[in-house]
Amino acid sequence: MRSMPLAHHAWHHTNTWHPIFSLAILSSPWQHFPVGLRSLQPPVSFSTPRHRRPPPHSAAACMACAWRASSFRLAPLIAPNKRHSLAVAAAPHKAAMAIAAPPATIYFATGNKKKLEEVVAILEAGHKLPFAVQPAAVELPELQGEPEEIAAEKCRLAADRLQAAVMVEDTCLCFNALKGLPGPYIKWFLQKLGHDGLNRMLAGFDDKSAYAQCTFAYTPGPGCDPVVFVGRTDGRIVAARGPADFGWDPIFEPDGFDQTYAELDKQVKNGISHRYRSLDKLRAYLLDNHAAAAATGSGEAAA
Ligand SMILES: O=P(O)(O)OP(=O)(O)OP(=O)(O)OC[C@H]1O[C@@H](n2cnc3c(O)ncnc32)[C@H](O)[C@@H]1O
Ligand SMILES: [Mg+2]
Repeated sequence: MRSMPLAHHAWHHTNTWHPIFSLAILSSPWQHFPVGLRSLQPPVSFSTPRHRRPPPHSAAACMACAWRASSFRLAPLIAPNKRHSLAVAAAPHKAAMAIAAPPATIYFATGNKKKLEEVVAILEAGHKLPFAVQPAAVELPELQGEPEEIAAEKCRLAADRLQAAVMVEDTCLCFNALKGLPGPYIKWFLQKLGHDGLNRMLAGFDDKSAYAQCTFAYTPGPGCDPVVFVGRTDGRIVAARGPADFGWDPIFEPDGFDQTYAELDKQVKNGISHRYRSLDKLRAYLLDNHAAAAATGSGEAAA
């Protein structure tokens, strides 16, 4: 399994903004698919992850990349093999060129059913989307590194497997007293220590504050650099309360509430959660690009 050592945090020092120029003028079929998640038939499952990266490509040759690059500035983070860059939550730079319509179907790749339930609920509660989101039960490797890079790499792997437009997310639980740890490694800490053990990690600290962070990554297709959106909800770590059917929900009490995530009504959690905040940014990004494509008359999205 390819993993990224913590030393690669240093990539962030290369994080300088620059515009990406692309020559491709895009056009792709577009249909107004029903909104919300539809069940995938049959579910796509990969128990043995492959770690092959797609071959290098140029933005000009990659229609989907050119669509994204045409409306967003990219912040490259140099990956270990120096072939890929990571586009981090982007500011529009208004390139004077046509913009392709976003894909009609985007797969949400995850092995976690509870995440999927929340993503469905969050998307269905929002404005109608001009594209379909379908779940794909893909088992993705647990990688090391910064959350943004982990999410981006998961996204590349999933897009490579599914050969489609893909979104993924990676979730962290970060203890401020421990300078953000366990962070992206919360899955293993939870599995080994349980709720009680996670509480005991903070026994020697007065500061019980923590934050939940969700990082969504989206790519329009295999070989295209993902864009990444981070959402965060502050709170504190408490003794477990409420149903224990989703991860660390029982020990996280969000600021402004006297109930844990697990005790909160699902709708309430989905209106304030780290997942909601991150997914809302991705939704806005996709809708902006759809509107931009329609405005420039590229693809059938403009029809
Ligand atoms: O296939 P993926 O999407 O990676 O699913 P995963 O379960 O492996 O998820 P992560 O790698 O993001 O690991 C995050 C851990 O935190 C848990 N988790 C994620 N979102 C949560 C939430 O909103 N509330 C409580 N626990 C959560 C989840 O069950 C994992 O143990
Ligand atoms: Mg995972």
